[in-house]
Amino acid sequence: MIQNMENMGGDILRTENVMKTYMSGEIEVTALHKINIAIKKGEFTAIAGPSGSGKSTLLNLLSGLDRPSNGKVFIDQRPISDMSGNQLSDFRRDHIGFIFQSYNLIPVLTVKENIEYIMLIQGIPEGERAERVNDVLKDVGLTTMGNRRPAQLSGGQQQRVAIARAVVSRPSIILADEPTANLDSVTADNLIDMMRSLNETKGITFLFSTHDKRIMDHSKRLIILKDGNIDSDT
Ligand SMILES: Nc1ncnc2c1ncn2[C@@H]1O[C@H](COP(=O)(O)OP(=O)(O)OP(=O)(O)O)[C@@H](O)[C@H]1O
Repeated sequence: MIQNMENMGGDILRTENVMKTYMSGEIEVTALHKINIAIKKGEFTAIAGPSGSGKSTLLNLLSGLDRPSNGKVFIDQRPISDMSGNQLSDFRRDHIGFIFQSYNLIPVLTVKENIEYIMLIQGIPEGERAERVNDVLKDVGLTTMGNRRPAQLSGGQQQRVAIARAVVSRPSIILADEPTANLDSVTADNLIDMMRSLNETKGITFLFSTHDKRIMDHSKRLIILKDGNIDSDT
């Protein structure tokens, strides 16, 4: 595969012996043992595994929401696990797009405003913001919904807005924690097809955690965790 021919410098995301332990009362629980993974541009990868295998813990470390007990996480060659709080929040805003299980849209903002928000903070000029919002609304099939508020949309539509918001600022990677968990199977299927199409046509890199067999089936690469270790990577 082309991926394997590139050197390590081409990785968008890489972990180096990442470990996470939690204290549960007096007992130390190792949620992740030395995890080493590397993600290249254009991947569409799912992380799956049984309940308690460490998926959420890993996603939280990769997205900088939590810090490893040991080891390092690199995004765009930068060690996010060593960054200070402010550095990390600026870095996350510019390099990572997030999609959450529960959509996390801002309820008082319209669809367009939700999508525009990060670009506003990034100082992108108004004309370019408007153009990008219109383009991405087309990509996610919501051109007629731009002036609605999240509460006026179905769950599937809200998740499309969340996808639009995640991709519009052109981050290096989209991290998605169980993105279809709250959706019925038809809506989930449509959403996965849409993300896969963004991956195919625009080369957008996605990394999911999931229980959803359909996401696993649609992935180009599937990493299975078991008891905090990588059980398989295919
Ligand atoms: N804050 C915490 N304190 C103590 N132990 C924790 C904490 N968070 C997770 N764990 C433990 O770490 C392990 C991995 O949990 P994690 O939530 O990452 O698994 P998961 O694969 O995402 O599970 P699920 O599919 O049920 O969401 C489990 O043994 C869990 O009990």
